[in-house]
Amino acid sequence: MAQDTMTLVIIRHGESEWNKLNLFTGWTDVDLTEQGHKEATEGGRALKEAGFDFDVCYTSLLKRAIHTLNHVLDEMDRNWLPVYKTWRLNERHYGALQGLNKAKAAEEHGEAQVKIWRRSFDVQPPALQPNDERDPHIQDQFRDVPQEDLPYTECLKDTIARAWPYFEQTIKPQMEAGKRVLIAAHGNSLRALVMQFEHLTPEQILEVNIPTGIPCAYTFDKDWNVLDKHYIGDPATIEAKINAVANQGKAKK
Ligand SMILES: O=C(O)[C@@H](CO)OP(=O)(O)O
Repeated sequence: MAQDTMTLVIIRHGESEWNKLNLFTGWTDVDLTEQGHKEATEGGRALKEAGFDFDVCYTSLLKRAIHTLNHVLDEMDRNWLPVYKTWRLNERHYGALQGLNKAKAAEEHGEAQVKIWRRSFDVQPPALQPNDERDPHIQDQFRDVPQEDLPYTECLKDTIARAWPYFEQTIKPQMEAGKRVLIAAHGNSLRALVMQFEHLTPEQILEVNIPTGIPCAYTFDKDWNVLDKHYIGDPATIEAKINAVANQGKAKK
């Protein structure tokens, strides 16, 4: 189908159990909270009300994103759409920080260090030791991924290095063929894509936080320039959610 513009919707999963506890999550496969299920359902409803429709969906191998996508498709009565799951859209791997409380980490290591771990472009968090129970190399969930591709930790640059080729090789051709694509993923795997879509610098991406459960629609021209980007939802709620994410790395006063 020849066309002048292409539309893509991205949605971060709703609140997860570990978002609620303010723990570094990464590849830990925690589910949505009740609030998270509700956010995802509302995200789907908002998309339907705004008249969106999709042809193909992509998500990660982590249940908080998969369940979010399921809620959206339920609300839109589009459960029959093809859904592709890939480890390449997984959350950024948070290494040995996975399971630690972000506010406690800020008390111990300082807010500046936690911000670097959370948002810097190229500083990796401390790595997992091989065979740690959190090591993806020994988890069934990732048994089809070549061992050498699996990380022990990742900075955003590393996440881009595995997510962007998937976008370019698999998702881009679908969009260029006229398919309307929905991606349900994670705060940092989506920041990886956003950095590429918007050609952001490492300084600019540092300040980007993605709210839970709010769909964001991009319109691109045929040369992949962004013509429009907007969140679908109430602006005050969206701003409050973005600030809440940014503040997770602050020490408790
Ligand atoms: O813990 C994580 O995996 C991510 C997303 O929840 O957190 P942050 O926003 O701190 O990068």
